[in-house]
Amino acid sequence: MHALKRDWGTMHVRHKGGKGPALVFINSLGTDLRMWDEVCGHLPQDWITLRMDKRGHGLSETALEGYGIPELAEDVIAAIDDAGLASAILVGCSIGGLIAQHVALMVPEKVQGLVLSNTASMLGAAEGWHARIAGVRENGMAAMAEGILPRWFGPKMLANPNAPLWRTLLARTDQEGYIATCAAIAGTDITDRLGEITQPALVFGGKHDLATPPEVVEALARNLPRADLVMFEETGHLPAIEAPEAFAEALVKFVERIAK
Ligand SMILES: O=C(O)CC1=CCC(=O)O1
Repeated sequence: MHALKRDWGTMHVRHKGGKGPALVFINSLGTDLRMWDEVCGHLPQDWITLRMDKRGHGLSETALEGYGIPELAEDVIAAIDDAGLASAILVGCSIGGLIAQHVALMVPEKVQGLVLSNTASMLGAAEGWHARIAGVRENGMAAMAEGILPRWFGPKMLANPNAPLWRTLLARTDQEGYIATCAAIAGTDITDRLGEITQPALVFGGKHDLATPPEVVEALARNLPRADLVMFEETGHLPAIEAPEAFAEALVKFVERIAK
């Protein structure tokens, strides 16, 4: 556990050293770095992992406003530099995948490859995010969290006794941090820059994903110059939680193929 000082506050970072390759994990909206716990448990012991909580999430402090996805990408770059990594493979889920795409555009020399789970170059229409922000302001996080779970998980995970733990995490996410993150997503569309991301990429989707449905991740894989696609049959939006073993297996195969 490490507290990384940023100009907006303190960011919670976890860095596990090793021989390499180095993997940087970037979590989704309303989760924290624990979403990668089980995936990391299935990786080779000597691999380097770096995880962090976004602003307003987990143990990181909240930055109220005035930031977008590029500033969240700068936080990731700062964590990579702080860990002394010259380059890494980025693994991002949903907004984490959008942040990863930004990092690849901003500092391509630091990015060896990308694993883009259930994400896109634009995460839904801005109006939807503004409506969500209004709903959270009016009713609070707990009321919103109840309706989000079926967007996150496929039927198998919804029936899992652990599913409510993730709803609790979401309900306890700092309201202002959550709203600021939704606002950052709302203004972002980098579709016309996807051709510039020339690193090898692995795109994950889930047949039951209501947030980034299969056709959305298929389009991302098609528009990236060097992407392969894996579509999980039984998962929704968060396969790293729903099927960590299958996630890790595909991830390890990809990393072994591309790591120098
Ligand atoms: O909360 C959702 O609807 C799912 C989601 C969208 C962006 C993200 O990171 O998670």
